[in-house]
Amino acid sequence: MEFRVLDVSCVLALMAAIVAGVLHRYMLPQRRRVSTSCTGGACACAWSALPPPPGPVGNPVLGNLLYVIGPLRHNPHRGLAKLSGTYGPILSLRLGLTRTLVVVSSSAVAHEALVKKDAALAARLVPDNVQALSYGTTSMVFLPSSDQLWKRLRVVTGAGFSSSRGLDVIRPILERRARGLAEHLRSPSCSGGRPVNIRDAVNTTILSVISNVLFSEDVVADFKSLIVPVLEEWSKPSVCDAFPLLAPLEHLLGSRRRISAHLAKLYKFFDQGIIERRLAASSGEDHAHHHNDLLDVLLSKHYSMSKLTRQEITTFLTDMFIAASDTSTVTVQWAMARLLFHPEKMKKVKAELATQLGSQNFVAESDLNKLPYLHGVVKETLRLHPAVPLIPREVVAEDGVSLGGFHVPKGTGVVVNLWAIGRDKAAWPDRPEEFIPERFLADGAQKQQQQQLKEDFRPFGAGRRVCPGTDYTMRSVPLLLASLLHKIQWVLPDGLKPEDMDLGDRYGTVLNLATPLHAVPVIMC
Ligand code: HEM
Repeated sequence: MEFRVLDVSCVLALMAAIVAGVLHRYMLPQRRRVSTSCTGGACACAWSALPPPPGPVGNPVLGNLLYVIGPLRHNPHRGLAKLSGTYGPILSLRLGLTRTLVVVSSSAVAHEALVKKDAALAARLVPDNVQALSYGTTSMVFLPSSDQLWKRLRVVTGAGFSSSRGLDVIRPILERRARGLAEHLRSPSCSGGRPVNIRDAVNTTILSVISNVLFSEDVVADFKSLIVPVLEEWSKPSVCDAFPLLAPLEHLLGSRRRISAHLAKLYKFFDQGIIERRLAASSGEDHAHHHNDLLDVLLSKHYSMSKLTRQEITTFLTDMFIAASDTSTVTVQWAMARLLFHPEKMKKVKAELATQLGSQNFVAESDLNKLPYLHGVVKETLRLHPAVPLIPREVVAEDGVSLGGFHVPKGTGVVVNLWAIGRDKAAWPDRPEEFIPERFLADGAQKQQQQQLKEDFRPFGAGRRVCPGTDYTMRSVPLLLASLLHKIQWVLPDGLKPEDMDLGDRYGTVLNLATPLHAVPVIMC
């Protein structure tokens, strides 16, 4: 399947190159190529005279496209990090004739891009295939931050997932599901010596939490079957991103048509299932807040002056499920894999749980502040295995922006490589490739170092587009991990030794383990 898609992409890319090359040469000679930096005269800005970031020399028509759909296709976070070894912490790649991507791979330049010059990069690079069924124009993830709808949706998300009131509403839902997970794993059916697929067990729990926070229902199985085909299509590159001229052909024959069909089913599920049911139940009751969930808030906005349309609510629910579920699931899975790979760290985290929780059967959210080593494990996991390894942004500042001493013009896509930043030797001088949760444990004397750690630890991005689920994640992931570990001993299946585990990764909509983690739960008395 993968090969077939790659072949089609290559053929379309080559066709596009020929068509676009001819057009470029004979019909559009006056068109300015985005990759050329402004030379100074026309721009008032001081940095317009700076050079563009360096990068590999590309084909005159295809640019670096063959490289991008070739060596960079499978694990782009690793390929781009390697490329930065040659070209430095900021480099540029040209895709076809019109699209330039600038890649940032160091903590210092990422800080400049995401924090200091946040406003200049406050939009997303929007791939063609998320434009299907107006997803891109109603989604908080893809709207530019200047858009009013983006602002309103950020407020709703902040209230639900960051405010202390929102987190208080989530707490009992999360604790109940975390306890349910622990009970399931300790039940005779599960602890009978058979290996558990950690990802599946955790994902079901996380989807249940998120669907109850959003609309007080459990829709785990239905949602899983509807979302998988959408994510599969989204993770494939679209030739239109490099050659917009080919868009009509691709939309007719390519993945855009398939995405529209899958997305339509998902929308129907949310709109005609969840929303319609809620409206019918509350008709004649002045749409009162009965459920204390986010759908109540969204529907109150649907009826208020700052009207949210049904499509906008549907897209919001889709966004939340996608953004919240697989990211947290892979993080718990990576943490478990790391602990099984480093038995001495596993021993430490379990000792902390045993000391702090004693005979207490299940973990509560209020226990988390007694578990600093557990938090160190979660942070170290996110540093080495960020669930979203590449952040896509776009320069919106009229005069472009200077980054790392180079000029990056308006309209350029900027990809911040969080995976590379987590391994940046300048930011993490002490054995950056190694899993050392202790690096996050510091006493009061190391305050300054802690501040620096905060700036270098960026698995949730930064600036106005920072992940709005950060606070929730830093509660839910440690709680779920603690629930997996407390009173359960985990053993690798089939006599597998820790050193033989495969800790390779696979890039997709999130950064997954290449080999899904299986382990056997053994109950401790
Ligand atoms: C391990 C868990 C998670 C990780 C590692 C993660 C990481 C990220 C990253 C790196 C970004 C891009 C930030 C930027 O551009 O600076 C992002 C954006 C986003 N995340 Fe998360 N996330 C996680 C969980 C969640 C959860 C639980 C939610 C929902 C409650 C969520 C909702 C979002 C949304 C809506 C955006 C887009 C924000 C915007 O563009 O304005 N994420 N996330």
